[in-house]
Amino acid sequence: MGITLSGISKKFDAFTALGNIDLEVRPGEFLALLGPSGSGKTTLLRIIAGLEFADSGTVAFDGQDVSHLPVADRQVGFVFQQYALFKHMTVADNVAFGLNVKKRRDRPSRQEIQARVAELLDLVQLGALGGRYPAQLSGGQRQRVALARALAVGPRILLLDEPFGALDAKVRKDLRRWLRELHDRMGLTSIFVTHDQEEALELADRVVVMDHGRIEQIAEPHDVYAQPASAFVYDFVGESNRLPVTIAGGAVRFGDRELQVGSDGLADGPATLFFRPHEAVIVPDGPALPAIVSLARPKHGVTRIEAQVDGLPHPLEIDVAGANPPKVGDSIAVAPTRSRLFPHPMAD
Ligand SMILES: Nc1ncnc2c1ncn2[C@@H]1O[C@H](COP(=O)(O)OP(=O)(O)OP(=O)(O)O)[C@@H](O)[C@H]1O
Repeated sequence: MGITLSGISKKFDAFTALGNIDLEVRPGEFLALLGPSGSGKTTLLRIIAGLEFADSGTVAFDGQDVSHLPVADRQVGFVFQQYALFKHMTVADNVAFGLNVKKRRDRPSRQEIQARVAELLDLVQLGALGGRYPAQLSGGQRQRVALARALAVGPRILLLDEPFGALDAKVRKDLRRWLRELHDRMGLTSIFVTHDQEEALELADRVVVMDHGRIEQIAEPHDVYAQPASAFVYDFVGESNRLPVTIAGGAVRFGDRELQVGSDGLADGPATLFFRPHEAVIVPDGPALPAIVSLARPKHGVTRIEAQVDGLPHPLEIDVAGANPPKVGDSIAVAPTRSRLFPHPMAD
Protein backbone atom coordinates (compact mmCIF):
# COMPACT_ATOMS: atom_id res chain seq x y z
CA MET A 1 0.00 0.00 0.00
CA GLY A 2 1.40 3.42 -0.95
CA ILE A 3 1.24 6.44 1.33
CA THR A 4 1.01 10.00 0.04
CA LEU A 5 1.48 12.99 2.30
CA SER A 6 0.67 16.36 0.75
CA GLY A 7 1.35 19.70 2.40
CA ILE A 8 1.26 18.37 5.96
CA SER A 9 1.70 21.14 8.55
CA LYS A 10 1.35 20.92 12.31
CA LYS A 11 1.76 23.55 15.01
CA PHE A 12 1.80 23.13 18.78
CA ASP A 13 0.72 26.61 19.92
CA ALA A 14 3.09 28.95 18.08
CA PHE A 15 5.70 26.24 17.49
CA THR A 16 5.84 24.74 14.02
CA ALA A 17 6.52 21.01 14.48
CA LEU A 18 5.96 20.21 10.78
CA GLY A 19 6.06 22.67 7.91
CA ASN A 20 4.49 21.67 4.61
CA ILE A 21 5.67 18.07 4.29
CA ASP A 22 5.25 16.29 0.95
CA LEU A 23 6.20 12.63 0.88
CA GLU A 24 5.41 9.68 -1.35
CA VAL A 25 6.02 6.27 0.20
CA ARG A 26 6.02 3.50 -2.40
CA PRO A 27 4.08 0.28 -1.88
CA GLY A 28 6.33 -2.31 -0.21
CA GLU A 29 8.92 0.26 0.74
CA PHE A 30 10.83 0.29 4.01
CA LEU A 31 11.38 3.97 4.73
CA ALA A 32 13.41 5.53 7.53
CA LEU A 33 12.69 8.93 9.06
CA LEU A 34 16.04 10.13 10.32
CA GLY A 35 16.73 13.36 12.16
CA PRO A 36 17.83 14.93 15.40
CA SER A 37 15.65 15.08 18.48
CA GLY A 38 12.72 17.44 17.98
CA SER A 39 12.86 17.40 14.18
CA GLY A 40 9.26 16.20 13.91
CA LYS A 41 9.72 12.50 13.13
CA THR A 42 7.34 11.16 15.77
CA THR A 43 4.74 13.82 15.02
CA LEU A 44 4.76 12.83 11.36
CA LEU A 45 4.42 9.14 12.23
CA ARG A 46 1.54 9.88 14.60
CA ILE A 47 -0.24 11.84 11.86
CA ILE A 48 0.12 8.89 9.47
CA ALA A 49 -1.21 6.55 12.18
CA GLY A 50 -4.17 8.82 12.97
CA LEU A 51 -3.05 9.40 16.55
CA GLU A 52 -2.57 13.08 15.73
CA PHE A 53 -4.19 15.29 13.12
CA ALA A 54 -2.47 17.78 10.85
CA ASP A 55 -3.53 21.44 10.80
CA SER A 56 -3.43 21.31 7.02
CA GLY A 57 -2.56 18.86 4.28
CA THR A 58 -3.73 15.34 3.49
CA VAL A 59 -2.77 11.74 4.18
CA ALA A 60 -3.76 9.21 1.51
CA PHE A 61 -3.36 5.42 1.47
CA ASP A 62 -3.34 4.02 -2.07
CA GLY A 63 -4.80 7.31 -3.27
CA GLN A 64 -7.66 7.28 -0.79
CA ASP A 65 -7.82 10.28 1.56
CA VAL A 66 -7.71 9.00 5.14
CA SER A 67 -6.90 12.39 6.75
CA HIS A 68 -10.06 12.38 8.84
CA LEU A 69 -10.20 8.69 9.70
CA PRO A 70 -9.46 7.83 13.32
CA VAL A 71 -6.68 5.44 14.17
CA ALA A 72 -9.00 2.44 14.53
CA ASP A 73 -10.18 2.78 10.94
CA ARG A 74 -6.80 3.15 9.28
CA GLN A 75 -5.64 -0.46 9.53
CA VAL A 76 -2.09 0.46 10.46
CA GLY A 77 0.06 -1.45 12.89
CA PHE A 78 2.36 0.55 15.10
CA VAL A 79 5.04 -0.04 17.62
CA PHE A 80 5.70 3.09 19.59
CA GLN A 81 8.11 3.17 22.47
CA GLN A 82 5.53 4.61 24.80
CA TYR A 83 3.01 1.90 23.91
CA ALA A 84 4.55 -0.57 26.29
CA LEU A 85 2.99 -3.99 26.73
CA PHE A 86 0.17 -4.46 29.20
CA LYS A 87 1.95 -5.71 32.31
CA HIS A 88 -0.98 -7.59 33.78
CA MET A 89 -1.67 -9.55 30.57
CA THR A 90 0.15 -12.61 29.32
CA VAL A 91 2.14 -12.41 26.12
CA ALA A 92 -0.67 -14.20 24.26
CA ASP A 93 -3.30 -11.79 25.61
CA ASN A 94 -1.14 -8.83 24.66
CA VAL A 95 -0.92 -10.11 21.10
CA ALA A 96 -4.66 -10.84 21.01
CA PHE A 97 -5.55 -7.41 22.34
CA GLY A 98 -6.26 -5.71 18.99
CA LEU A 99 -8.55 -8.58 18.00
CA ASN A 100 -10.34 -8.88 21.35
CA VAL A 101 -11.33 -5.20 21.37
CA LYS A 102 -12.90 -5.31 17.91
CA LYS A 103 -16.63 -4.72 17.70
CA ARG A 104 -18.49 -7.99 18.02
CA ARG A 105 -19.50 -8.16 14.36
CA ASP A 106 -15.85 -7.77 13.22
CA ARG A 107 -14.31 -9.92 15.93
CA PRO A 108 -13.02 -13.36 14.99
CA SER A 109 -14.13 -16.31 17.14
CA ARG A 110 -12.09 -17.30 20.22
CA GLN A 111 -10.61 -20.24 18.37
CA GLU A 112 -9.67 -18.07 15.42
CA ILE A 113 -8.02 -15.53 17.73
CA GLN A 114 -6.09 -18.29 19.49
CA ALA A 115 -4.89 -19.70 16.21
CA ARG A 116 -3.88 -16.26 14.94
CA VAL A 117 -1.96 -15.51 18.17
CA ALA A 118 -0.12 -18.83 17.96
CA GLU A 119 0.78 -18.11 14.35
CA LEU A 120 2.05 -14.63 15.23
CA LEU A 121 4.07 -15.86 18.19
CA ASP A 122 5.71 -18.41 15.91
CA LEU A 123 6.42 -15.66 13.41
CA VAL A 124 8.26 -13.59 16.02
CA GLN A 125 9.93 -16.76 17.32
CA LEU A 126 8.24 -16.69 20.71
CA GLY A 127 5.97 -19.67 20.22
CA ALA A 128 6.72 -21.18 23.62
CA LEU A 129 6.32 -18.00 25.65
CA GLY A 130 2.63 -17.16 25.20
CA GLY A 131 1.86 -17.83 28.86
CA ARG A 132 4.53 -15.55 30.28
CA TYR A 133 4.08 -12.00 31.51
CA PRO A 134 6.06 -9.08 30.05
CA ALA A 135 8.21 -8.82 33.18
CA GLN A 136 9.48 -12.34 32.48
CA LEU A 137 10.87 -11.39 29.04
CA SER A 138 14.06 -9.77 27.83
CA GLY A 139 13.92 -6.35 26.15
CA GLY A 140 14.32 -7.88 22.69
CA GLN A 141 11.57 -10.41 23.37
CA ARG A 142 9.24 -7.64 24.56
CA GLN A 143 9.83 -5.68 21.36
CA ARG A 144 8.96 -8.77 19.35
CA VAL A 145 5.74 -9.19 21.33
CA ALA A 146 4.93 -5.55 20.59
CA LEU A 147 5.49 -6.29 16.91
CA ALA A 148 3.30 -9.38 17.01
CA ARG A 149 0.60 -7.27 18.67
CA ALA A 150 0.92 -4.64 15.93
CA LEU A 151 0.64 -7.31 13.23
CA ALA A 152 -2.36 -9.06 14.78
CA VAL A 153 -4.95 -6.88 13.06
CA GLY A 154 -3.42 -7.65 9.63
CA PRO A 155 -2.14 -4.19 8.76
CA ARG A 156 -0.61 -3.40 5.40
CA ILE A 157 1.22 -0.42 6.87
CA LEU A 158 3.60 -0.78 9.79
CA LEU A 159 4.82 2.27 11.70
CA LEU A 160 7.68 1.94 14.13
CA ASP A 161 8.97 4.66 16.43
CA GLU A 162 12.50 3.92 17.63
CA PRO A 163 11.54 0.26 17.96
CA PHE A 164 14.98 -0.78 19.15
CA GLY A 165 15.77 2.31 21.17
CA ALA A 166 16.27 0.69 24.55
CA LEU A 167 18.12 -2.43 23.43
CA ASP A 168 21.81 -3.19 23.51
CA ALA A 169 23.81 -3.02 20.28
CA LYS A 170 23.98 -6.75 19.53
CA VAL A 171 20.26 -7.44 20.10
CA ARG A 172 19.43 -4.33 18.11
CA LYS A 173 21.41 -5.52 15.13
CA ASP A 174 19.85 -9.00 15.13
CA LEU A 175 16.38 -7.64 15.60
CA ARG A 176 16.58 -5.11 12.81
CA ARG A 177 17.79 -7.69 10.32
CA TRP A 178 14.94 -9.92 11.38
CA LEU A 179 12.47 -7.03 11.05
CA ARG A 180 13.64 -6.29 7.53
CA GLU A 181 13.02 -9.94 6.56
CA LEU A 182 9.60 -9.87 8.17
CA HIS A 183 8.70 -6.70 6.27
CA ASP A 184 9.70 -8.30 2.97
CA ARG A 185 7.98 -11.58 3.68
CA MET A 186 4.68 -9.97 4.71
CA GLY A 187 4.63 -7.45 1.86
CA LEU A 188 4.22 -4.53 4.24
CA THR A 189 4.85 -0.86 3.67
CA SER A 190 6.85 0.26 6.69
CA ILE A 191 8.06 3.55 8.08
CA PHE A 192 10.37 3.66 11.04
CA VAL A 193 11.69 6.56 13.04
CA THR A 194 15.24 6.59 14.24
CA HIS A 195 17.94 9.02 15.16
CA ASP A 196 20.53 6.28 14.61
CA GLN A 197 21.97 6.83 11.17
CA GLU A 198 23.61 3.41 10.99
CA GLU A 199 20.22 1.82 11.57
CA ALA A 200 18.59 3.97 8.89
CA LEU A 201 21.33 3.40 6.33
CA GLU A 202 21.46 -0.35 6.92
CA LEU A 203 17.78 -1.08 7.01
CA ALA A 204 15.88 1.30 4.77
CA ASP A 205 15.16 1.36 1.05
CA ARG A 206 15.12 5.15 1.25
CA VAL A 207 15.95 7.58 4.02
CA VAL A 208 14.07 10.79 4.75
CA VAL A 209 16.34 13.22 6.58
CA MET A 210 14.40 15.74 8.67
CA ASP A 211 15.38 18.87 10.52
CA HIS A 212 13.20 21.50 12.18
CA GLY A 213 9.97 20.04 10.84
CA ARG A 214 11.17 19.97 7.25
CA ILE A 215 12.47 17.33 4.88
CA GLU A 216 16.08 18.05 3.98
CA GLN A 217 16.54 15.10 1.64
CA ILE A 218 14.85 11.91 0.48
CA ALA A 219 17.28 9.46 -1.05
CA GLU A 220 18.65 5.94 -1.04
CA PRO A 221 21.04 5.27 1.85
CA HIS A 222 24.19 5.51 -0.23
CA ASP A 223 23.18 8.83 -1.79
CA VAL A 224 22.34 10.43 1.54
CA TYR A 225 25.97 9.84 2.49
CA ALA A 226 27.65 10.40 -0.88
CA GLN A 227 25.40 13.12 -2.31
CA PRO A 228 24.07 15.08 0.66
CA ALA A 229 21.61 17.73 -0.46
CA SER A 230 22.51 20.27 2.19
CA ALA A 231 25.13 21.24 4.73
CA PHE A 232 22.83 19.85 7.41
CA VAL A 233 22.66 16.39 5.77
CA TYR A 234 26.42 16.31 5.18
CA ASP A 235 27.02 17.09 8.81
CA PHE A 236 24.33 14.82 10.23
CA VAL A 237 25.04 11.68 8.21
CA GLY A 238 28.54 10.28 8.58
CA GLU A 239 31.61 11.89 10.05
CA SER A 240 32.69 15.23 8.69
CA ASN A 241 35.08 18.11 9.08
CA ARG A 242 33.86 21.59 8.38
CA LEU A 243 35.73 24.72 7.71
CA PRO A 244 34.47 28.29 7.35
CA VAL A 245 35.92 29.58 4.07
CA THR A 246 35.58 32.53 1.70
CA ILE A 247 35.17 32.25 -2.03
CA ALA A 248 36.71 35.05 -4.07
CA GLY A 249 37.06 34.91 -7.84
CA GLY A 250 36.74 31.10 -7.83
CA ALA A 251 39.47 30.64 -5.19
CA VAL A 252 38.58 29.06 -1.84
CA ARG A 253 40.36 30.52 1.18
CA PHE A 254 40.55 29.67 4.83
CA GLY A 255 41.82 32.89 6.40
CA ASP A 256 44.63 33.98 4.08
CA ARG A 257 45.39 30.40 2.95
CA GLU A 258 44.20 29.39 -0.46
CA LEU A 259 43.06 25.76 -0.64
CA GLN A 260 43.36 23.49 -3.63
CA VAL A 261 39.65 22.70 -3.85
CA GLY A 262 37.07 23.55 -6.49
CA SER A 263 34.55 26.30 -5.74
CA ASP A 264 31.65 24.07 -6.94
CA GLY A 265 30.43 27.01 -9.03
CA LEU A 266 29.46 28.93 -5.90
CA ALA A 267 29.24 32.73 -5.96
CA ASP A 268 31.78 34.84 -4.09
CA GLY A 269 31.15 35.12 -0.37
CA PRO A 270 31.31 33.08 2.81
CA ALA A 271 30.78 29.32 2.57
CA THR A 272 31.40 26.12 4.52
CA LEU A 273 33.78 23.49 3.22
CA PHE A 274 33.08 19.88 4.26
CA PHE A 275 35.23 16.80 3.95
CA ARG A 276 35.21 13.35 5.51
CA PRO A 277 38.09 12.07 7.66
CA HIS A 278 39.24 9.75 4.86
CA GLU A 279 39.08 12.49 2.25
CA ALA A 280 42.31 14.31 3.13
CA VAL A 281 46.03 13.68 3.01
CA ILE A 282 49.01 14.95 4.95
CA VAL A 283 51.28 16.95 2.65
CA PRO A 284 54.66 18.59 3.26
CA ASP A 285 53.31 22.11 2.68
CA GLY A 286 51.71 24.19 -0.08
CA PRO A 287 47.98 24.96 -0.43
CA ALA A 288 47.00 23.11 2.72
CA LEU A 289 45.93 23.69 6.32
CA PRO A 290 48.78 23.94 8.82
CA ALA A 291 47.92 22.04 11.99
CA ILE A 292 49.35 20.45 15.13
CA VAL A 293 48.51 16.82 15.91
CA SER A 294 46.72 16.62 19.27
CA LEU A 295 45.64 12.97 19.21
CA ALA A 296 46.56 9.82 17.27
CA ARG A 297 44.86 6.46 17.76
CA PRO A 298 44.30 3.31 15.72
CA LYS A 299 40.91 3.00 14.08
CA HIS A 300 39.74 0.26 11.67
CA GLY A 301 43.21 -0.34 10.19
CA VAL A 302 44.19 3.32 9.83
CA THR A 303 45.31 5.98 12.28
CA ARG A 304 42.74 8.58 13.19
CA ILE A 305 44.44 11.81 14.06
CA GLU A 306 43.02 14.97 15.48
CA ALA A 307 44.73 18.11 14.26
CA GLN A 308 44.35 21.58 15.71
CA VAL A 309 44.15 24.37 13.16
CA ASP A 310 44.63 27.95 14.28
CA GLY A 311 41.29 29.74 14.28
CA LEU A 312 39.13 26.56 14.32
CA PRO A 313 37.18 25.69 17.47
CA HIS A 314 37.22 21.94 16.72
CA PRO A 315 40.18 19.81 15.67
CA LEU A 316 40.10 18.25 12.20
CA GLU A 317 39.74 14.46 12.18
CA ILE A 318 41.85 12.78 9.54
CA ASP A 319 42.43 9.10 8.77
CA VAL A 320 46.01 8.36 7.83
CA ALA A 321 47.10 5.05 6.27
CA GLY A 322 50.59 3.61 6.42
CA ALA A 323 53.12 2.52 8.99
CA ASN A 324 54.45 5.94 9.98
CA PRO A 325 51.53 8.15 10.91
CA PRO A 326 52.21 11.54 12.49
CA LYS A 327 52.57 11.65 16.27
CA VAL A 328 51.06 13.94 18.87
CA GLY A 329 52.83 17.29 18.76
CA ASP A 330 53.89 17.02 15.08
CA SER A 331 53.35 19.99 12.79
CA ILE A 332 51.56 18.85 9.66
CA ALA A 333 49.69 20.27 6.67
CA VAL A 334 46.29 18.83 5.73
CA ALA A 335 44.98 18.91 2.17
CA PRO A 336 41.44 17.77 1.38
CA THR A 337 41.31 15.41 -1.59
CA ARG A 338 37.54 15.48 -1.99
CA SER A 339 35.19 18.05 -0.50
CA ARG A 340 31.84 19.79 -0.79
CA LEU A 341 31.05 23.46 -0.41
CA PHE A 342 27.76 24.82 0.80
CA PRO A 343 26.96 28.50 0.53
CA HIS A 344 25.76 29.36 4.01
CA PRO A 345 28.20 29.53 6.85
CA MET A 346 27.06 27.22 9.64
CA ALA A 347 26.98 28.20 13.26
CA ASP A 348 29.15 26.05 15.53
N1 LIG B 1 1.76 17.40 22.15
C1 LIG B 1 2.73 18.33 21.99
N2 LIG B 1 2.60 19.55 22.52
C2 LIG B 1 3.56 20.50 22.33
N3 LIG B 1 4.69 20.30 21.63
C3 LIG B 1 4.88 19.10 21.09
C4 LIG B 1 3.92 18.04 21.25
N4 LIG B 1 4.38 16.95 20.57
C5 LIG B 1 5.58 17.31 20.05
N5 LIG B 1 5.88 18.59 20.36
C6 LIG B 1 7.08 19.32 19.91
O1 LIG B 1 7.22 19.19 18.52
C7 LIG B 1 8.58 19.00 18.15
C8 LIG B 1 8.72 17.73 17.34
O2 LIG B 1 8.50 16.62 18.22
P1 LIG B 1 8.67 15.13 17.72
O3 LIG B 1 8.37 14.25 18.88
O4 LIG B 1 7.89 14.94 16.49
O5 LIG B 1 10.23 15.10 17.39
P2 LIG B 1 11.17 13.85 17.08
O6 LIG B 1 11.92 14.22 15.86
O7 LIG B 1 10.38 12.60 17.04
O8 LIG B 1 12.12 13.87 18.34
P3 LIG B 1 12.74 12.64 19.21
O9 LIG B 1 13.80 12.02 18.33
O10 LIG B 1 13.32 13.35 20.39
O11 LIG B 1 11.63 11.73 19.54
C9 LIG B 1 9.37 18.99 19.46
O12 LIG B 1 9.96 20.25 19.64
C10 LIG B 1 8.32 18.71 20.51
O13 LIG B 1 8.68 19.32 21.75
